[in-house]
Amino acid sequence: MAATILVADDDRAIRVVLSQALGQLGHNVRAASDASTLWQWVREGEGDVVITDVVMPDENALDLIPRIRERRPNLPIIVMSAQNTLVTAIRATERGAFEYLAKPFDLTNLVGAVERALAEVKEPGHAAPAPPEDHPASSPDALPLIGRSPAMQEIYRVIARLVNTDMTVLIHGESGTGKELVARALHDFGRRRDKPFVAVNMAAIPRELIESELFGHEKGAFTGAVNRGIGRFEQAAGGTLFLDEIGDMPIEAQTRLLRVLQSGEFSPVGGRQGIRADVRIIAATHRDLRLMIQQGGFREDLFYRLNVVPIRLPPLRQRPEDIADLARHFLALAQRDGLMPKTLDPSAIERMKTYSWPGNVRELENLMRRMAVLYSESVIDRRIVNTALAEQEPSPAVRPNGGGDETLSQSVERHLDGYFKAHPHGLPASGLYDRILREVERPLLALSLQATRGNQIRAAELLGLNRNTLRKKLRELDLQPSRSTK
Ligand SMILES: Nc1ncnc2c1ncn2[C@@H]1O[C@H](COP(=O)(O)OP(=O)(O)OP(=O)(O)O)[C@@H](O)[C@H]1O
Repeated sequence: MAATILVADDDRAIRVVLSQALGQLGHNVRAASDASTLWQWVREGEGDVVITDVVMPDENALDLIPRIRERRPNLPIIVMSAQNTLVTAIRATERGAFEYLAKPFDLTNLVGAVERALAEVKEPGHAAPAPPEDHPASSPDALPLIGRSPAMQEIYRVIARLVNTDMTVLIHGESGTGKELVARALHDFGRRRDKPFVAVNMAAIPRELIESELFGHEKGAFTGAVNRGIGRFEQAAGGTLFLDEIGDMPIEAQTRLLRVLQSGEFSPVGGRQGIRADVRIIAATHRDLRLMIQQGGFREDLFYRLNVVPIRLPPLRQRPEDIADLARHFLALAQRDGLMPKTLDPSAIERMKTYSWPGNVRELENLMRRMAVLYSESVIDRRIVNTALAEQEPSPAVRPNGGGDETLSQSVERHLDGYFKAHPHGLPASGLYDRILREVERPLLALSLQATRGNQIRAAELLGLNRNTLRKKLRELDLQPSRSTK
C-alpha cells in the first residue's frame, strides 16, 4: 500500500536519504525542515506516518508529540534522535512515540519501523504507551547511564519500552558493567518509582540465611530469632526487588523463590500465613545461567520465570566508543566532590580504548578517581594513564588468574599457595596459624570500623563480637579506631 510519510528533520542529508529510500518503496514522502511545517501538515490531515527528528530550529519534537497524539491519535510517530541518551528514549516513548531510533540509524531498521507503523494504522491497537503520561521524576538533568554506543542505545530503547510495565527483567553482564545501575533506572523511571528499590546480593548472604533475608521470619523461627524479622520482599512492597547475583542463590532458596513467583504469595520462615508479594522483580547475574541449568546448579523453571525480558550489558572492551564519555563523566563527578578539574588529552583516550578493562566501568571509574586524586597535572595524557594503570591495585576481577568469580576462600588459598611456594626448599617459620589468621583479622576489623564510621559498638555488633573482645583485638593489632567526623 502506498502511503504518505511526513518527514521532519533540519538535516537536509537525512531528508534526502529518507525520501529516496521510502520513495523507492512506492511511498509518497513530504519532507520539512522544521516542526511548524510538520504541525501544519498534521493539522491538515495529511500523512499516514510521521518520522521526526527531536531537536529542530523552532521546536523540540518531544513537545510536539503530545499535540499530534491529541489531534490525530492514530497517526504513528517515529522519533529519531542524535541525542542518544536514556532520557530522550524514555521521553519519546512516554509521550507516545511509536518507535524511537537513535542516529545514526540503520536504514533497514527505519524501513522496518515504517512498515510496522503502517500495519498498525490498518489494524489499530498498537503499543504506543497510552495515555502519554509525563513523569515528573523522569526528568533528572543528570543522566543515569552514560554511553552512546549502539549497544547502549539498544539498552535505552529496551528500558524505555519497559517503563510503563511491571515485567520481570533479567540483566546479564560481567562484573562492573552497570547491571545495578540499569535496574535502578528501570525503577526510577517506572511506575513504582515512589516506592522502595531494595537490592539484595545473593552472593553476599550466607546460604542458610537467604530465606529469612528474603521472606522474613517469625519470632522463635530459629535460634536467635528473638523478634519477628521483616524480609526484603516486605521491605520492597509496592516497589522493586533487585536480586543481584541470582546465579549464586542456593538451589533450595531457588525452589522457594519460584513458588513465590508462581503463587504471588510468600510466608516468613516459621510462619504460616501467605503474604501477597507486591514487588517487581529485576534479577542480575554475571554467570551463564543456561550452563548452570545444564550442570544442575540453576532451576530451569525459575530461569524462564525471570528471563521474561533479557538485557545483556556488553563488557566495556566491546564498546570503546563509550570510554571517553564515561571518563569525562567520572572526572566531572570528582570535580563536583571538590577535586581539581582535569581534562583528557586525545592520547589518553586512545590508550584507554586499547586497554581491556577486566573490571569494566567500575574499573574505569576507579582509575579516573585515582587520577583526579593523585596526579597534579591538569591534562591527563597517555603517559599518566599508563602509569596509573600500572600501579593499579589488582582487584579480584582484574587479576589475570583471578577472574571475577573468585571467592574469598579461593583468593586466600591462592595467596597461601604463593606463600608456600616462596619457600621452595623448606617450610615457612612456625606459628603459621596465628600469623595467617591475623592477616585476615586485620583487614576485617579495619573495614568493619570503616563501615561503621569508627563506631566500636556498631562494629562489634556487625562482627558478632563482644565489645571488650573487639577493643582488645584492636589494641593487639595496633589498629587505631579513629572516629570520622561525618
Ligand atoms: N553506563 C554507565 N554510566 C555511568 N556509570 C556507570 C555506567 N555503568 C556502570 N557505571 C558505574 O560503574 C560502577 C559499577 O556499576 P554497577 O554496580 O551497576 O555494576 P554491576 O554490573 O552491578 O557490578 P557487579 O556485578 O560487580 O555488582 C558504578 O559505580 C556505576 O555507577
